[in-house]
Amino acid sequence: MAAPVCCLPNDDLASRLVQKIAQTVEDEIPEQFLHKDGFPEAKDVPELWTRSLLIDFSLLSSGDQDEIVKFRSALSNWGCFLVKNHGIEGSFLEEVIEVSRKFFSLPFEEKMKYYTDDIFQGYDTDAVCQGLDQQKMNWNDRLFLTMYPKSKGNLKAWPQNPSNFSEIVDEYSKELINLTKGLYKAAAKSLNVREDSFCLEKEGVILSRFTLYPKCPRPKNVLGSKPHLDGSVFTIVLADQEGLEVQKDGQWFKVPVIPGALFVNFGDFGEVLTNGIYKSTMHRVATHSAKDRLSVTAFCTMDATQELTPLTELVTANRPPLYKKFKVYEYKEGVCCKCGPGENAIDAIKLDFPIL
Ligand SMILES: O=C(O)CCC(=O)C(=O)O
Ligand SMILES: [Fe+2]
Repeated sequence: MAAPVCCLPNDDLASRLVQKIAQTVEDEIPEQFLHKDGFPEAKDVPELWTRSLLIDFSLLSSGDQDEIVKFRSALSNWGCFLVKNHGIEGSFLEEVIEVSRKFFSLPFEEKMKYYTDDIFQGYDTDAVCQGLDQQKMNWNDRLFLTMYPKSKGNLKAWPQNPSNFSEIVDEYSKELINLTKGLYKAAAKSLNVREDSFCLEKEGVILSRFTLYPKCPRPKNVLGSKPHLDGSVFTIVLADQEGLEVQKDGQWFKVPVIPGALFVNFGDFGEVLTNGIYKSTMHRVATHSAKDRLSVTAFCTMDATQELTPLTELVTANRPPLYKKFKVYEYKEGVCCKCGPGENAIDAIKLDFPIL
């Protein structure tokens, strides 16, 4: 099979946008989005998220031992949690959602000004890997921006419209930088490794993804986002309604939206750095039949040239390294071009897995 090609030319973008498709289809969803056999249902267990998986950031960052134990347990068993008392005002989170929604409600020609030929920068619908014919597509459109350091991204991808978009997102970036630094420190503390083992200043990058999941008449057969693992140390998600689901031991669970709280999941780079002690969470996004969903996701990741390998303190005679050394850009190539249905980029990094 020829190597799959990601990225289609801009001319094609208008016809691929899910927001556009959603406006024109009634019940007839295009074949490439349809999971004919549906997918396993997710359980709704709200008390799980208000007890063992709700982390109080102010307690965590002040070194509260019980909270550190809870944080460690959430990350080693689930690879995710909800975080409250993170210092970002609930009213400001609503402003972030509102300005992002305003962007997606602009005319298509306006949004298309922010298309770039880099699949991780600017406005687009999800990348399609041509050559992977059986691959189903995600029911969403999105805007990728580099929040930190802003200069590492494509500044032309930043919307001029709505006029206050950059101002609000810059403010949100500052808040996320603080939260990320705090979570990195807490992760180091919880594993008894050097405080700067996970560190934003050391080649750290925060990439953000603003995603609109248009309402969909076939929620039982269409996914906003197929099951996947993130290419991040961890990911911070702000969403305006439910839809996100995580998998544990083969069972899917709904993630509730608790006003003011943010969702955090560990990603593949975090799993590698912790030598598998903290898990990268498999997650997916369901669609709604009655309403669009909006999320703003921050991927706390590393510069493309950064080499990653398990932290030396977490490799012992009893716990040999589970992953090989790799550069972030090699992983990204794996995400785009080697992952067919049921394959994950991290599999190529695992030491007990044949290199693809
Ligand atoms: O929209 C969400 O809740 C999560 C999005 C997501 O998983 C991603 O962008 O990687
Ligand atoms: Fe994700």
